[in-house]
Amino acid sequence: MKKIKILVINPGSTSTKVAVFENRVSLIEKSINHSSQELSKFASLNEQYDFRKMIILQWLNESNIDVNQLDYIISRGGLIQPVTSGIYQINKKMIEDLKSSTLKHASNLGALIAHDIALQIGQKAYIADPVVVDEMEDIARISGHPNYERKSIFHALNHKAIARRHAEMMDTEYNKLRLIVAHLGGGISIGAHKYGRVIDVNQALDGEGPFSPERSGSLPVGDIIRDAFSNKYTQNDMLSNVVGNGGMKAYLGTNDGKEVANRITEGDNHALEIIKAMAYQVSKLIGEMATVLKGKVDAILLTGGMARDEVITNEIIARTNFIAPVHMYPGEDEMLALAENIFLMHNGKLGVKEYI
Ligand SMILES: Nc1ncnc2c1ncn2[C@@H]1O[C@H](COP(=O)(O)OP(=O)(O)O)[C@@H](O)[C@H]1O
Ligand SMILES: CCCC(=O)OP(=O)(O)O
Repeated sequence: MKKIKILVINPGSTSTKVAVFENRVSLIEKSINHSSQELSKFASLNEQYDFRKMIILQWLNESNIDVNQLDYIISRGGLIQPVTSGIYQINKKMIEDLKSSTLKHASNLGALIAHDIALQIGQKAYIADPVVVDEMEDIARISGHPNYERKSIFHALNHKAIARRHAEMMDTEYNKLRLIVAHLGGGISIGAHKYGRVIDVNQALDGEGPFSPERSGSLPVGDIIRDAFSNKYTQNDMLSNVVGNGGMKAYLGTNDGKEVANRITEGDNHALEIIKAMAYQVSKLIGEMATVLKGKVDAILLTGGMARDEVITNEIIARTNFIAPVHMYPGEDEMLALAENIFLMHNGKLGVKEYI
């Protein structure tokens, strides 16, 4: 049977990851990091569109991959309406929703770029397990005021991929496990997975949770409201303190975890204090999710780029391993998970869902 060639696109807040797969095998991959300084040149997310598309096309060109030989294009999906887990063909409605989304995240650009390249070569484009996969229980949606519902916005693709990988390692199935998955990337999300469903998770974009390399996470809400009406700040100033220029970036001037790790090795005590505070906040939310699972937790899984950093992971392990064994899955399985979605669909083992 002819092998299929798949272009996989994954724009994140601190990187653009690209890969070309032949069936389930990665032929070539690249992760292009974006410093906060580089991204600050763009006044809005939409302005990053040409830049992110160009680096993908340039990389394909440098890698001698002819776009016309691609059979499928798939991207990590962005902030569309809440959906169930699965693979979706990119359609007109999805494009419209992405273009008009009030919430902004780099993953919104992925589907737009994938759609564009697919149109150019006469193929179809897809997304799978976008950041709005919603499996929350009703009780978890209640925030504290009826005007504000808690929302499921998180690294759904990697949460599910790592949880499935862990189940395979343990010689069992994802839908038989009770897991807490903590993705430590540009954003940080911590979810309670109960028998294959993420029944609670922090809104990891601009909602709540631990601070991250570029996000503030939960902030004292009264102080925020007073600042917002003080005439000292624009709406964009306030929003950028929450996403883009919050968290580690605000405290240490960088969104780059590797740079901070080097500073700590060189004896920077302030950097150490901030990183320990981030690990402390992650641990607290893991504790919260343990109560969501009523204390019956099979394992805690740490994943994402920052899970490569032992200062962070050791701190989290020390604070949470009384709950359940902590397993490390540094980096992400997103590229493979996306390619696998296409492979299974191509072979008729996975149905495509329609976005409506
Ligand atoms: N070895 C490492 N040590 C510390 N931080 C790291 C390491 N590798 C990656 N990171 C950090 O992880 C974060 C990015 O994680 P990632 O999961 O790739 O997120 P995103 O998809 O948001 O770009 C960045 O802050 C990056 O600097
Ligand atoms: C919007 C939730 C997903 C997220 O934060 O992804 P990154 O860490 O890649 O920015």
